[in-house]
Amino acid sequence: MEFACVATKPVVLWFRRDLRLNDNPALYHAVATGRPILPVFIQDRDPDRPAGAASLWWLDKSLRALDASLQDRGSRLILRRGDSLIQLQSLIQETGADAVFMNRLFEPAAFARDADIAHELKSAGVDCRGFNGSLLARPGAVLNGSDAPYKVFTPFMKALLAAAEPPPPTPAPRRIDTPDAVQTESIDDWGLHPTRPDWSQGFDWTPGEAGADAALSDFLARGLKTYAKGRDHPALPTTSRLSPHLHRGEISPWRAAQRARDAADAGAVPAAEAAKFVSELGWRDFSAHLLHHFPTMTDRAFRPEYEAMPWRDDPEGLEAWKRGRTGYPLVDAGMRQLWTTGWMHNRVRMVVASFLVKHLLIDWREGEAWFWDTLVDADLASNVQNWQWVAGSGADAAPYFRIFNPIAQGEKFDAEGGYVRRWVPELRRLPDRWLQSPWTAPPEVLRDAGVRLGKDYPHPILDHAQARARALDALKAVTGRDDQAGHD
Ligand SMILES: Cc1cc2nc3c(=O)[nH]c(=O)nc-3n(C[C@H](O)[C@H](O)[C@H](O)COP(=O)(O)OP(=O)(O)OC[C@H]3O[C@@H](n4cnc5c(N)ncnc54)[C@H](O)[C@@H]3O)c2cc1C
Repeated sequence: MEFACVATKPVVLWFRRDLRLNDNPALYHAVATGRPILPVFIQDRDPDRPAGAASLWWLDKSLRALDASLQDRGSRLILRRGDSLIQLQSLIQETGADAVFMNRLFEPAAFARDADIAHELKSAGVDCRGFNGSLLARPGAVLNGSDAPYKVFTPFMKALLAAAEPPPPTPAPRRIDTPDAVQTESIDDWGLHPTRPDWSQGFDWTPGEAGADAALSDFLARGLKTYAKGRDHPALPTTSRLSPHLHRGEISPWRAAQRARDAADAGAVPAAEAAKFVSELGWRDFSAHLLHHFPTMTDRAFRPEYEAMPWRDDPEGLEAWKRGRTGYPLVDAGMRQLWTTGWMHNRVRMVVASFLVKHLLIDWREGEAWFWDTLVDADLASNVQNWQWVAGSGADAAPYFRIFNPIAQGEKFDAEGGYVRRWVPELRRLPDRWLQSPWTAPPEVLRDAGVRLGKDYPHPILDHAQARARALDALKAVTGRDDQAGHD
């Protein structure tokens, strides 16, 4: 075989959720060996949970972008499908490679699977190395005084910032030598892009490393200077929209953090704004660390008493929520933004999640599953952690009595109605005063705005005050607490 006479044995570079060439520790160390590189992506069943449809849409474009960047450097992406260990073993056998370098995954089942793979490969004499390329700090590196995981964000973040040193930036290699005769599948055969119907036509994203870099640059120039307050206003372009890029590893979180800090050091933005952004990146780490240490939180309440919640079976309510037809404009705007673009603003994610879990009393797992399938940034740790945060059952969760009032949230954070008018266009001519609660508008106002409630836009599917009282009763019963009057 042709590879038997390769003098220097190649190194397999196993790409997973690190689809970038800059600041990629596994790639950096592989290239530093001076040996040929075999960049491979294996489409295997995710052992924690198979990716949702919107996430696969992203993966399709991200892999194509990575392949193009590799080709620019004289290399290419080798694509394989099937069981990861078997695919790695056959690549090793085909090419004579004797090393596999990878950036690690920290979700519980993937972590365990990787340990098994490393064990098998090492027993066969393969040099198998794992690096952290996806988190600010690897799980286990940030523990409290009793060597236990933090369950509260603020001390976690303090400890992380004290413990974790930003790694030195490592630029993309100029050239990557890859042997020619290695078989690859064609991504066109993987069917990751939806057809019949193609629901992705409103997806306005540029997956890939260049897209991530452009999103970050745009954010540093426009959003970061007013981030701390602006990030709550869904009509403003104040957040980075980096989440799907971070999820697929098209940019390292340290690079995002460091560039924000550099902007502050250069006097371009206040230091407090950059610190707030780094702290949000910290929530991503916090979620990942929690899931790593508490694997059951994907489908069990982190606070066990919440397993007794009297969830309602309400298929119609769930459907109205998914389709953006609840009659609450901010909720509907968020759910339509999600369906149309594969993403939703964080403030609105909190409002729609609270509406499902508290107003409708529908199990958070139903909402989490819908987000999982429809978000381009769907991330097991972040999604589960945030859903449990809203539901009150999470580690450092919102207090149980916090029930977002979707009307007040809209009036506060979308006061000029730009967000609701964009995503619920049938209400666009309604004056601000009634925009967040159209059913309170006088008939002539509705008529002048061309809104026929129940025809053009639904009547509210529930009464806010009654739903809040019902949720509070359930939550008090479950938590055994009656110490708050029920704030919005
Ligand atoms: C119910 C619910 C579900 C969520 N599901 C996901 C998910 O599946 N994937 C996901 O990446 N985020 C999720 N989030 C967190 C957050 O909404 C998104 O990370 C954020 O909206 C992404 O937009 P951005 O990149 O513009 O954020 P920015 O405000 O620019 O923040 C920068 C980065 O910090 C991280 N971040 C910010 N807020 C959070 C947070 N609360 N938790 C974890 N990381 C955070 C993200 O990586 C984000 O890209 C969820 C939030 C809620 C309330």
